[in-house]
Amino acid sequence: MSAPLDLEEAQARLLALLGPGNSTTIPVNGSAGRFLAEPAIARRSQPPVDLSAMDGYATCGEGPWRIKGESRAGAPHDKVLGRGDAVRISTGAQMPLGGDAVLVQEDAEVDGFHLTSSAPPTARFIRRAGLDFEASDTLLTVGTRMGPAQIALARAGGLPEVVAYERPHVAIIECGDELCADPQDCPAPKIPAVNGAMLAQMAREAGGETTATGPVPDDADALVRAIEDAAHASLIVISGGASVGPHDLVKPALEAAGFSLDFWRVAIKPGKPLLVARRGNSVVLGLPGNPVSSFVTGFLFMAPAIRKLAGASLAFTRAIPMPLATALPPGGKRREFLRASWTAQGVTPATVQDSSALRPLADAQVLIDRPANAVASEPGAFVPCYPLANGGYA
Ligand SMILES: Nc1nc2c(c(=O)[nH]1)N[C@H]1C(S)=C(S)[C@@H](COP(=O)(O)OP(=O)(O)OC[C@H]3O[C@@H](n4cnc5c(N)ncnc54)[C@H](O)[C@@H]3O)O[C@H]1N2
Ligand code: MOO
Repeated sequence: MSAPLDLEEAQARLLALLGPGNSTTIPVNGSAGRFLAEPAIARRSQPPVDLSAMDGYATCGEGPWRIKGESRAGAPHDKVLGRGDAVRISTGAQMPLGGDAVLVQEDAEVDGFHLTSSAPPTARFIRRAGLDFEASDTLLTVGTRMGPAQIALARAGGLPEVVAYERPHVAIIECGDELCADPQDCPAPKIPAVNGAMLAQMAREAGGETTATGPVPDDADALVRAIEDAAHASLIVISGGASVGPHDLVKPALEAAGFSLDFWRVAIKPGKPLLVARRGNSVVLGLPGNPVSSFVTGFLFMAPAIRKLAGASLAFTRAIPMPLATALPPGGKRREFLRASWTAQGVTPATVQDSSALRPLADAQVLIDRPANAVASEPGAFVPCYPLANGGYA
């Protein structure tokens, strides 16, 4: 049996088998979660003209000033200001020609058409044309994931559509005789199937479209049929049956279906018995069945694979150094991903780190990346963490 691979080598070997698919033009408003296949180029400048950043008065020269009219957002003042002239102006309204500063309303003293000020007007409150971007600037590069801010930027750039990669199709298969499809019809010792639904949600969040099959019984023929039915997918993810037991049938089923094993086993905890196999363009990622092992390997392998298939320029999320709120004992032989909570005091690993335990996983806001053979760490020591959720409210 060959030694388990290091995490980075295993991740690189999986991603080397995958690349993005076709691209299409889609409405920018419906582009969230898609990755750009062409850069988004501005068709206009923003702002298109000099604007006021505050409510108050556009002024020319030093005061006192005579108020000559108004410039409202969308309805500019149409005359040129001379020295000693001012116009009432709103936030986002066009600066009148000749206006060289803005007096904020709070500092203005108005008596009929006569304007004086308790503090001088300033040009800092003028938003210059092109402050955000100029026409023909590249606003978003290839591989950018579209989200709320990117949608806003593309629209501001005058783009009703963007060119994005198609979502990859991810087929998820879960297997095990002990699993029930219906969690409310599941007499002991059976258990509700959870990994299919969990991985499908993770796959969609990473940018994929999913189909889910199972639970498939521990039967090699049934597993081969499920694999064949999924063969059109950009990625086939199988959860369970990846280990060494007599009913762990994923490897034999893949061999029977003509797949060749790229690698099996990675030196991480949880998640060791992970495998990757291929047949032509079909790629299978086999994840260990313990639910937390499936989640962690889904995070470390499946999600980056889907992001690469979906056209992301960055497939991997970056770890963030965060301080420990409590001490950590020395680590074990495998690099470990600890479920932990994140508060203002720092990160605290859950007491129960069993790879079947879903409660500490559901409570976790980060995964602590603990190197193999780590020495004990004191509170306050910084450890690399992968955020799973916002420690403030989610
Ligand atoms: N002799 C050895 N035994 C095991 C080893 C080993 O190296 N030598 N590795 C252990 C490790 S580590 C893991 S992880 C598990 C992974 O095993 P499998 O991928 O074969 O997973 P299963 O045996 O099918 O299931 C493990 C566990 O998880 C439950 N499970 C599976 N699928 C689901 C699902 N879709 N929803 C909910 N729960 C699921 C299953 O009932 C088992 O309890 O192997 C160790 N053994
Ligand atoms: O590697 Mo297993 O995933 O420890 O539980």
